[in-house]
Amino acid sequence: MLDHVGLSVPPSKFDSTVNWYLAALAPLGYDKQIEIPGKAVGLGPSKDSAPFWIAAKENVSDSPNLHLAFNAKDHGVVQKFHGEAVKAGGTCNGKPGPRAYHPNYYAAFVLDPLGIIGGGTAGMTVAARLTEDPNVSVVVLEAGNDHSNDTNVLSPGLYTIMYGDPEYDWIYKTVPQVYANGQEVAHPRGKQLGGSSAINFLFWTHASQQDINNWGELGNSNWSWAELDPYFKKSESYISPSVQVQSDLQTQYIEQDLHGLSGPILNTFPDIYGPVDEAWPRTYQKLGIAVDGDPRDGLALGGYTNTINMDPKVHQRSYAATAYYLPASKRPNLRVITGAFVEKILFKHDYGKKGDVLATGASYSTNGTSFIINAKREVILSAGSISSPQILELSGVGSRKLLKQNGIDVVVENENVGENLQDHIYVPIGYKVIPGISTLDDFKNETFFNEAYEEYITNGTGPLATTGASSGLLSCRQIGCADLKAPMDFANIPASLAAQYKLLSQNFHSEAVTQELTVTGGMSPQYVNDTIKLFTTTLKGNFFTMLGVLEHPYSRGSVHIQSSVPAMYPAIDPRYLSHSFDLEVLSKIALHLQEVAKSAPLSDYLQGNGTIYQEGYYELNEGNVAEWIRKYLQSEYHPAGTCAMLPLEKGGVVDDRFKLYGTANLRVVDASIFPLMPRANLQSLVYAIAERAADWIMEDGRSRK
Ligand SMILES: Cc1cc2nc3c(=O)[nH]c(=O)nc-3n(C[C@H](O)[C@H](O)[C@H](O)COP(=O)(O)OP(=O)(O)OC[C@H]3O[C@@H](n4cnc5c(N)ncnc54)[C@H](O)[C@@H]3O)c2cc1C
Repeated sequence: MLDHVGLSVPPSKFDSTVNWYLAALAPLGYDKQIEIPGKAVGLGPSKDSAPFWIAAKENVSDSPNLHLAFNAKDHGVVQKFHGEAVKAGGTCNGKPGPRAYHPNYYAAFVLDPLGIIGGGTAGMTVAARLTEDPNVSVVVLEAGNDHSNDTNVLSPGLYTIMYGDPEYDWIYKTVPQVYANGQEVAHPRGKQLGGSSAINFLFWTHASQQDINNWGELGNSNWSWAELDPYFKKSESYISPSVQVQSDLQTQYIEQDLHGLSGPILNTFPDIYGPVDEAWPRTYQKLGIAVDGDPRDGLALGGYTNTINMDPKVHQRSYAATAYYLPASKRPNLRVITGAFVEKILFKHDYGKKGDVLATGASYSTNGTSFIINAKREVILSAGSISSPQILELSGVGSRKLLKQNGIDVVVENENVGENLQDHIYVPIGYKVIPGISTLDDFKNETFFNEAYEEYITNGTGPLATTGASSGLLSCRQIGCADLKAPMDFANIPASLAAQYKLLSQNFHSEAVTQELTVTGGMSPQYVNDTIKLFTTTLKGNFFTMLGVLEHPYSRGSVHIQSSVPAMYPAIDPRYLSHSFDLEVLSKIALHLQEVAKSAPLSDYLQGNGTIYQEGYYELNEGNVAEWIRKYLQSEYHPAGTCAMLPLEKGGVVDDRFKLYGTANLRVVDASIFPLMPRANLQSLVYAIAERAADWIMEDGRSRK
């Protein structure tokens, strides 16, 4: 007969393990009976009985995979044990109930967890992949709610309805942008399961080979296009459109072999479209700048119809919540807590071979009540490019000066946290369409909108069952600025930034300088700071807006806390246009948009063959374009780079396996780790890095055993 059993854990895990067992075993009457401080405790029901010991020991596995069974007085106690264990961060691995092991065997099972902060695009991808292994237990803390069954999210045509609504959107704004007319620029970010993948425009486009190879060039081992390529495939299920769609939208450029065919995100072409959508690729063809391959290869450039992440059977957005979370949601080893606003990560200071600190969990609040959750193996921070650096700083990771100013104890000093902010910015230009062309402006008519809504709800068809997919990734030569000279003088620029600029400038003429795309409807560019108003116009009539995005910006900004109060938003300062070359390139892009609008067949659908502007816009020329850009530049809502994956001395926050410098078991996995902005929309790259992170977390977990 056994007198007692003992569990040995690394010193770093000692406190959190003891705390968790104390919470879970309290219903069984267990408490701390004997203690050798920092080394061991004996738990048991009375002073004379401490049958369960936890000891701190160097060089033992931190996930020992033990099955420990405790006797309970009755079924009620089993149920209470299960409830408390789950509340303290354990994951249900079998609800309380009878088991057929022997008569009267009534039991409940729990696993201790690995914690993910932020159930967004990257967070849900990692959580779903990790929990494919039933021995890995994951808790996700997400500030927003689950809207995976909500028409506003699922309808491909409704996304702008969510902007400015706190149920879906964090509704951030930048600080006044001194180089851009002092404007505050609105920044919607998804606040719900699936994060920004729940509110984005559904464009599924790709970084270039060079973009990812650059990440390697900057000093990250094992980072190249070839190494990341399988992970793009892993996240995607490409669904070939009908022959009719292929011909109308000229989608024959697709090389199916390049695409994933069995991944979670469904990806296809819109099958509801109008004549302007059909005209788009033909216009680029006529201009001699149609796409010259499948941009999924990371090389092709030119105008084209891109794919969108939509389930074509039901015309619903396919995103991190529907594609990754829902299929995994029934797993007993995945626990997702929504409405959980994470305030900080908890650390244990005095641990580790290299003096690294250890993340032991996180504190969060729900409806004003605070909770602590313990994470046994790792903490993964996936709160996105704005919140991830904010949470790090609130937790004591960042610049010593800034933390001190805000009264926060320094846990890990790193000046790079929150720096290196990059974003895609664009200029819109609006045109009047010819009578008879239906645009999003028709939704201003309440009857039209209500009918469209009814049709979508009832049949999953109609104008809300689709969205635009016209775009193009174009080089300088293709937009007529082959003579532009990229900066080559990097004197007086910090070496880490100079290394980035060198790569950008070296590749300036072979890479995309712009993404050109469209909104089939009017915009109100004067509302730079108000996304609710930006994507509509109060003007009567129907309009068509062309957007020219700057793909590889040189301007760098930052995201930093302004207070130690977690609910206070950080100062977001992208310093748009602070590098003069950005304005130079954007000017060329804006002028090129006007040339496209005047070209057939697109011009056939625009009044005056693409020369009549929506009121408020006017003909841009070399003389007035810069002023106009400063006034009306918009964000494409692609903030990245604020927890950059780089060597520490080159501006890094995480290493090339996403580990936060100075910590033993905390990774950041989201768009904040991009060291250098890629071309195109970001989501396919976020899914790819998250897929890769999940593989590494599993791999590292196995090697620890
Ligand atoms: C309006 C908009 C349109 C876009 N359009 C496109 C497009 O068409 N195509 C494309 O490819 N890309 C697009 N993007 C970009 C792309 O969607 C994002 O880059 C990507 O989804 C970011 O993923 P992430 O995991 O880094 O962050 P998110 O997906 O934003 O995830 C972060 C998660 O963390 C949660 N969180 C934050 N703080 C806390 C906290 N304190 N506690 C708990 N949880 C927290 C958030 O609620 C969120 O769920 C768009 C983005 C936006 C905002």
